[in-house]
Amino acid sequence: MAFINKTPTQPVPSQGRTGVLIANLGTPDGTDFFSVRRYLGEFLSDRRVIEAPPALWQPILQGVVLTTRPSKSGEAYARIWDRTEDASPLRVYTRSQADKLAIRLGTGFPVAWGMRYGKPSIAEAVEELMDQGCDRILFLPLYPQYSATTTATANDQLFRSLMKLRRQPSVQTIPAFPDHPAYIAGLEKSVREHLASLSWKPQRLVASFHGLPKLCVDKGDYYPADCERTLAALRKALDLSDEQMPITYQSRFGPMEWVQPYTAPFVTALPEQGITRIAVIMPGFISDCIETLDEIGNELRHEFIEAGGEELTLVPCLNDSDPAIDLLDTLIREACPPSWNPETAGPV
Ligand SMILES: C=CC1=C(C)c2cc3[nH]c(cc4nc(cc5[nH]c(cc1n2)c(C)c5CCC(=O)O)C(CCC(=O)O)=C4C)c(C)c3C=C
Ligand SMILES: [Fe+2]
Ligand SMILES: [Fe+2]
Repeated sequence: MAFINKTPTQPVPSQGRTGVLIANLGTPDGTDFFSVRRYLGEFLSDRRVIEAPPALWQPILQGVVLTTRPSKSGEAYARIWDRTEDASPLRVYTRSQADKLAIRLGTGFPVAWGMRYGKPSIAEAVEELMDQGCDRILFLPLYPQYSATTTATANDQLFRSLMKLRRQPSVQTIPAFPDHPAYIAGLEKSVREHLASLSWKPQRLVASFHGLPKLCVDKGDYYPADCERTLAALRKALDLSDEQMPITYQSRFGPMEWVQPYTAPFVTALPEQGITRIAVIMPGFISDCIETLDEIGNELRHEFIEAGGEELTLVPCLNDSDPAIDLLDTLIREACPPSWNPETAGPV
């Protein structure tokens, strides 16, 4: 392998410099067939996401999935696209989180953002930080709950990008934060504010997390345990029972069994039990995205009304709100070794 011999465009200070890299999943560049196909092709070729042997999976992916799914997903992305920014909400919020975090952390910590799939890549974000003289990187995958399919593959991609560099920065990866007090405080505030803005009172606050194939859990992925930790802490903060705030899992993909209970059948069964007004919160996502805005906000709302429901409201994700930036700021400061922190490191 040829190594990348790039040197920073700005010299590294003698005491070193720490950069912050926040990373999210990634999203298509546009809603057209080929943009969505490119994105799904990269995402669904990741062996952390689909573990089936490539010899079996790639013919199915290339032959069926990537000829049919991009049109359907493209229509869904079109329904939620941010037309002012000409970008998907996930990109808009991740970029804004990085911009606001950079202001919050000050000039001592340069901030970059990267996506596991698509653009800007994690490798580009590493390069951006190194060009600002960073020789140390704090890496924060923006997933509240750990999963090998999200957190671990983001870390893999960071290390993959370092594999090619002759001049490697030191890195510190920041773990998932399922019941970190700053996360729970942000969620609690967003629920209280959202419910106060309604002219009606939801009978249930359904928590819907992104799903995961059950096989991953059987093999040791502890994502559902992390989801339970988030929910136990949030129920406690809001003083709600398991019945008032049930847990469900959405976004099932493919024919395999996923972690249960599934959100859609759970929610569409509520009206026949006399529950016709609900709020849905999605604490598995830091930022609103296709899964929250379209799958729940459009598709599930439609199915709930068809089943006899009257009201379904979404509690927004933290997105780029002040509590979101408080959370990221806290996670970074807690994970930063004292000698990496320009505010606490001794004089040179
Ligand atoms: C086997 C397939 C998938 C697994 C496993 C999976 C895990 C997983 N994903 C997220 C977070 C997000 N997923 C998003 C979109 C999305 N997810 C899958 C499939 C799997 N996810 C697909 C095919 C898609 C694309 C959309 C579609 O075609 O339906 C997103 C949103 C991206 C956006 O652009 O808005 C997020 C975020 C988690 C947290 C997770 C495991 C716990
Ligand atoms: Fe997903
Ligand atoms: Fe989905």
